[in-house]
Amino acid sequence: MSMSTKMLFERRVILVLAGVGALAVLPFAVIRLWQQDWAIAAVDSIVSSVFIAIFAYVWNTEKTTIPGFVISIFFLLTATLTVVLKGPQNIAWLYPSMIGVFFLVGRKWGVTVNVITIAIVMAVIWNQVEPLDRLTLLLSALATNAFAYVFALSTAKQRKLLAEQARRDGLTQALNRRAFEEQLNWLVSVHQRIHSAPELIIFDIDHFKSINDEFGHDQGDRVLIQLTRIIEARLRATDQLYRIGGEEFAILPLETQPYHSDSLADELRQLVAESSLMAERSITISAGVAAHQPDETAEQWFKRADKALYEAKDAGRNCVKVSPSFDDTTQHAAAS
Ligand SMILES: Nc1nc2c(ncn2[C@@H]2O[C@H](COP(=O)(O)OP(=O)(O)OP(=O)(O)O)[C@@H](O)[C@H]2O)c(=O)[nH]1
Repeated sequence: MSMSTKMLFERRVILVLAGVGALAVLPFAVIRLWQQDWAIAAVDSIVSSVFIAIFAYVWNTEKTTIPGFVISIFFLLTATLTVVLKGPQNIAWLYPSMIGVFFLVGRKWGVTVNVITIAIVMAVIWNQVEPLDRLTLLLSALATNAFAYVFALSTAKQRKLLAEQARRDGLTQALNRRAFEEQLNWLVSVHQRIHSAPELIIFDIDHFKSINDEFGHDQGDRVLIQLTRIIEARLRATDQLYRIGGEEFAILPLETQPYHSDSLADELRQLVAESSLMAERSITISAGVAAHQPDETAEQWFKRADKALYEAKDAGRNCVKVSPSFDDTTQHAAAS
């Protein structure tokens, strides 16, 4: 799978901060050298070199954890050293540094390293400022930290919500085709490492077009929503239901007994046939089942399940068909 959204976000933040950091600090390094202010010039030169090195590292490797910590420590160390070397009036640099840290290392580490830094900086300036100024500086630094924490928390929640919404179908709230393909590919990739072959059920509402034609699209929508509800209520939490097309659904049962998906599919078929999804007519589903074969691609596996579904339609609908290789595997397992 490609990089997660969080990783991409952190990578971008690090690249922007490292790039901007290098561009912002480099001129100061040159000015300080020109002014022969050797201590600050040395700090600025080291900081800008580290920013350039981090930018190149993240650009080339896509790794973010260590660079995130390194930039954070540099931000805080630079802000602290500036206070030590140039006096308490330079504490202003601590505030943007603390906010940057939240983006780089996450809110839990962010709040921890920031509080430690505030303690160090306060110890440094303790005897250099008036008691009232001490209190002002301490409270403003802590408030900045608290606001940054709350902001980071709400941003993380929103990112999680958006990522979840991108995996859901708007009408039924079942997981969507994108989530299905991700899970299908993941199961194919882990097949060698798990005990039994992953299994796939695909099912489709029979003569759904005629429901739309006779009773209207809204009624068709209601059937899709209610069907999703009754199937999800029957499934275990680990057996996810996906809406993969208009009236086509899939289930990837996990932690089920091996070669058990055909009976699960038949149970669901019966459940739908016996439920009163519509008062005016009975609703039925047809299903195809396939167990993944070693060395088979996700597409080949899906096609076999889809072929079994079409066999169920050809056989008169309201029934379940299993892919022949599913039976072979079942027999093989029973024989061994
Ligand atoms: N109401 C509603 N209808 C949909 C939605 N998505 C697809 N459809 C309809 O689902 C119908 C699918 O029709 P077909 O593919 O011919 O399948 P069918 O009528 O169920 O026939 P069989 O599958 O062969 O039993 C089409 O009329 C689509 O317009 C949706 O979100 N809401």
